[in-house]
Amino acid sequence: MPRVVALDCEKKAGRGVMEILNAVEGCSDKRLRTKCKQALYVIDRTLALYKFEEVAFSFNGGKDSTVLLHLLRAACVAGEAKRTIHIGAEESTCLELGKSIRTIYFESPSAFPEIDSFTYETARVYNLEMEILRQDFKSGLSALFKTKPIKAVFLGTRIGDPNAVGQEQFAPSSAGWPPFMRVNPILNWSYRDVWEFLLVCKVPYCKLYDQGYTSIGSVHDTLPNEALSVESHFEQDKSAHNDTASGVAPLKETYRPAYLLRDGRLERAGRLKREKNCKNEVSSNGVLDLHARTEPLFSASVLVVGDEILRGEVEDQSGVLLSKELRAIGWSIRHRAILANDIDSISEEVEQRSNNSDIVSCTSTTFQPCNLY
Ligand SMILES: Cc1cc2nc3c(=O)[nH]c(=O)nc-3n(C[C@H](O)[C@H](O)[C@H](O)COP(=O)(O)O)c2cc1C
Ligand SMILES: Nc1ncnc2c1ncn2[C@@H]1O[C@H](COP(=O)(O)OP(=O)(O)OP(=O)(O)O)[C@@H](O)[C@H]1O
Repeated sequence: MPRVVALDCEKKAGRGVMEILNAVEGCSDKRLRTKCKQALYVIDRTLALYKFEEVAFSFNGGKDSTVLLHLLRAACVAGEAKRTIHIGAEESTCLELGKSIRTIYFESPSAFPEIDSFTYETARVYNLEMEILRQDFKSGLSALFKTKPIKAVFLGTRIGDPNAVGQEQFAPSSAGWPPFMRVNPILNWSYRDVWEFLLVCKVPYCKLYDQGYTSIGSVHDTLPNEALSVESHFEQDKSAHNDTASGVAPLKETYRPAYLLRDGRLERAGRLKREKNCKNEVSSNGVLDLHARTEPLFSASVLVVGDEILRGEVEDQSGVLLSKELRAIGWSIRHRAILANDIDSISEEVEQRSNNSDIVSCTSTTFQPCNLY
C-alpha cells in the first residue's frame, strides 16, 4: 500500500501545493492557465522518461527558478507525475517533490546575500535536498555527475535569456559540457507570465525584486532596473544642512517592484554587460572558471537586409566589410545574418541579438544609413 509523504514544514510556513493549483485554476487569466498546463506536461514527461533519482532541479532563488519550484511541487501532487520510490523496504508514492528531488545550488561569493538567504530559507521550508556546489557551473556539474546518476536537470531558463538561444524545452547540454538533458518547462513564459504566477499563487520570492531588481546575476553585474526608478526627496534635516534649508532637497533614487515593469523586454536592463565589468575568466556564478579563455571586450551582431542577396543576385559586401573592420579593432562578431525585407522578422532578429551583443548593426541594400541598436 503506498504511503503518502507529507511535509510538516509546508503546513507550518510554505504555500500549500493544492492552494497553488487552485489559485491557478481559479484565476481569470486563461493564458497563465495554459502556460502552467504546458509546463506541467513537460515536467510530467520528464518524470516519465527518467527515474526519479536521475533528475535534478537547478535552483538559485531567482524568480524563474522560484516559479519552477512550485510547478515541480504541483506536478507531483496533481497526480500527473506520481513516481514510486523506495524508502527503506517500503514503497511510497512521492507526492511531495521537495522531499526527495535532488536540488542543485551553485553558491558563489558574489551572489547577493538576499538571494543566498532566500535560497537557503526556501530549501528549509520546502525540505529540499540541496546539493551546494562551490565551483563554476561546468566543473560543478562534472564533479556531481561522477557521484550521482543525474541525467536530466530542470532549469528556469526562458526564451528571452541570452543563454536560451537555440534551446527547446528538452535541450541536450552544449558541446564541451558534461552530457545531460536540460529541461526547460517555462521556456516559453514571458516576464509577465512569471509575475502573474508568483502574484496569483502568493508564493514568497526574493525581496530584491521588490527593490527594483528585475533579473539577478552577481553583485558585480546587477543593478536595480532604471525603468523602475522613482526619484524621491530625502527627509530634510534643515538644521544640519544649509543647502537643504534653501529648499533644494537632495534626491534619493528608489525603485518600484519588479512586477510593475511594463515592458518585459527591459527585464535585463539592470544586468551590466559581463564583458565590460567583470573579468572574462569569472563565470556568471562568479566563480573562477580555470578553463575559460580570454575574449574580446565588445561584441557585435551584423545583420543585412536584402532580398536580392538572398536570391543570389548580389553579394553581401557591407556586412563582410563591417565584420572585418570591427574585428580589426578588437571586437568579436557574435552573429552575422542576411534577412528578408520583412519588418516583423527584422525586429524579432534585432531584439533577439541585442540580448547578447553590445551592438546590433542592421544595414540594408535598399535603405541607408546603417542603424545601430
Ligand atoms: C544546471 C546548469 C546547466 C547548464 N548547462 C549549460 C549548457 O549546457 N551549456 C551552456 O552553454 N551553458 C549552460 N549553463 C549556463 C547557463 O546557460 C547560464 O550561463 C547561467 O544559467 C547563467 O545565466 P544568467 O547569465 O542569466 O545568470 C548551465 C547552467 C546551469 C546552472
Ligand atoms: N547559481 C545557480 N545555481 C543553480 N541554478 C542556477 C544558478 N544560476 C542559474 N541557475 C539556473 O539557470 C536558470 C536561469 O537563470 P536566470 O538567472 O536566467 O533565472 P532566475 O535566476 O531564475 O531569474 P532572474 O532572471 O530573475 O535572475 C535558473 O532559473 C536556474 O534554474
